Amino acid sequence: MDSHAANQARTFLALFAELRPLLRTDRNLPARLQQRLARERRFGSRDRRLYRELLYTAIRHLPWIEAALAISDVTAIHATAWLAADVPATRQLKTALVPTDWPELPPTVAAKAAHLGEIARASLLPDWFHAHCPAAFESPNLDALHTRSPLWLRLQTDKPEKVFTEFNARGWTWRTSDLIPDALELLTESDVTQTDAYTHGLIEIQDLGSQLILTSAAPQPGTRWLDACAGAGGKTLQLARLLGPTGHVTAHDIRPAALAELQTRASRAGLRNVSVSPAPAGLFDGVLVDAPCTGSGTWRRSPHLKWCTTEADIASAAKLQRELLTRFAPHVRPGGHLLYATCSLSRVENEDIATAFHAAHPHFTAASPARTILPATHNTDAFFAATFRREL
Ligand SMILES: C[S@@+](CC[C@H](N)C(=O)[O-])C[C@H]1O[C@@H](n2cnc3c(N)ncnc32)[C@H](O)[C@@H]1O
Repeated sequence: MDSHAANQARTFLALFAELRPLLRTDRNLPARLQQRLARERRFGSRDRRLYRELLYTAIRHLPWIEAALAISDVTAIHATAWLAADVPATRQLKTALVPTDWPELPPTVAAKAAHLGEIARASLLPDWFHAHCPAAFESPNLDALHTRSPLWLRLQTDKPEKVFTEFNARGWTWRTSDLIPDALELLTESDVTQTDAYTHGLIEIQDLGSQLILTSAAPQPGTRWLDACAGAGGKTLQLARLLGPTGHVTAHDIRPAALAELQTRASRAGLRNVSVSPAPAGLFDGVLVDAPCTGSGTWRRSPHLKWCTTEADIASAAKLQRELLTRFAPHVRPGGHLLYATCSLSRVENEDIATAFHAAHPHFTAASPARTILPATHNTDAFFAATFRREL
């Protein structure tokens, strides 16, 4: 092992040991990890990317890496380096640390487990979650949940050539989606927030799955929508583009700081058809309830949530989801649409909520079959959407 790679392996093990007590308890781990890496003055941006990648790999495969550590540090390093995605930040370290007689990293969890043998016996998802989403435990969804997330952007301009020209000039590779013309996947690892395109509001970071949710309800140009759980506005901005200058989005959330960020993003994008409201009133053509949820659909991007989430969390999220639908459904005008969405894989937060809502509100009927986007369907985060129409 070369001495540089040996140092990097030691640093990774020290960081992992430091974070290990928090991995099953701290839902804010990504922010903590980022602060921890930022604090380390000797790290350049490449080092930070490397350790972030290694730590996320270890968290994603936590029971395997813990079993490897119980054997030896070297076993844990070999397994982590092998399981890490082959990206510029990890390439050198993988070459230096993965034993030369190990195979290329296979795409399936089953093949990875077969190679790693006794350290890879445990499930990479919490066993109790099986009843919530059996499909997540099977290939190809299990495989998709255990790879690195792609980076999807949403083009927020009628002149996307400006964005393409900047990305090409930077030597970045990208592709647009066959499903949504405005969705662009950036294939080069890079910080898009430093681009002119981002600064001028021509792009936003938004997973393709999230972008597909709104298309389920096909919001019509010129209509008025309420985004009842708008957060910092990921979907609000997309909705505002879909509704066009003659339409309008009223954004609401219980977090004023998120709404302030939403306003900044809306003005960066030059969107004038968005307003925020602490207490929305009246009737709308459409109401989006993008509900707070346990986020199991984002487990590939935020793997610590696999270990922090409990069945009790799912039950309390479901209670809030039922309350929010009951509270915001009266804002749908007769003939209008209610779109319920989560980024959860759990049927308790998805189908069960939609079924209970319909049973309690018979004047709302399913406008289209509920849509589940599993991680392997389009290689995205997972989402659920159910669209109801209020009877006239
Ligand atoms: C899934 S996030 C929304 C994400 C956002 N729509 C987007 O696309 O970026 C759920 C949001 O619901 C908000 N929320 C939680 N309880 C709420 C309540 N009682 N009323 C309104 N919003 C609430 C949270 O603050 C959070 O921003």
